[in-house]
Amino acid sequence: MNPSQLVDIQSINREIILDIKYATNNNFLKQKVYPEPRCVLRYGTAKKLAQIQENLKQKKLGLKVYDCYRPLSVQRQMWKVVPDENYVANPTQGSRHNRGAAVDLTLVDGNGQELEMPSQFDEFSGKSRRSYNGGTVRSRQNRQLLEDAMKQQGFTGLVTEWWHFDAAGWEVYPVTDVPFNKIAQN
Ligand SMILES: C[C@@H](N)C(=O)N[C@H](C)C(=O)O
Ligand SMILES: [Zn+2]
Repeated sequence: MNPSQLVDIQSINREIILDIKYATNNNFLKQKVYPEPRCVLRYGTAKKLAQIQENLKQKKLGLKVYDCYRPLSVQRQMWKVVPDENYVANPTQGSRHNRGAAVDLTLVDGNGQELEMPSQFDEFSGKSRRSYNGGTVRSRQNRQLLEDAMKQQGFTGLVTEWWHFDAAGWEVYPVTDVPFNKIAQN
């Protein structure tokens, strides 16, 4: 398959847990901005994520994704609510999520329970910084574990958000505004 094809992660790996916050009202926009809870990524990015899930399984851990591909029109909605490039990419340049090459995620244990992290997802505060030295030792260890697992497959984290990772080569994929219902599920 062409690495730039947009694919549903469930067609690649069914064990990655989905908790797509923007398909619910429980997010910083306080409204559902995705029609359905799907994790769509470029095929090249999806394959790397599936490999990370496989690697983590050996440690009785796994991935839970909060967000993957995000249409540019949703990025514009986000920017209206939080016009702060520390936390939301400016839609004039587009987010790496708009390219299908970024993912927001956390770690889960063997029962699918989230591991403790230094902040909540989309908590736009200093606690979300990758360098935040507060919180419990365990939460910082878990954050490091996630970063190490992602780095092994070439993902790079954002300094302001422990949950956000960009795939290597994200810049080759175009900023995209295709709605989810135009992307095949399998
Ligand atoms: C909104 C947040 N989850 C996020 O993904 N922020 C980065 C900076 C983005 O918009 O690309
Ligand atoms: Zn993100």
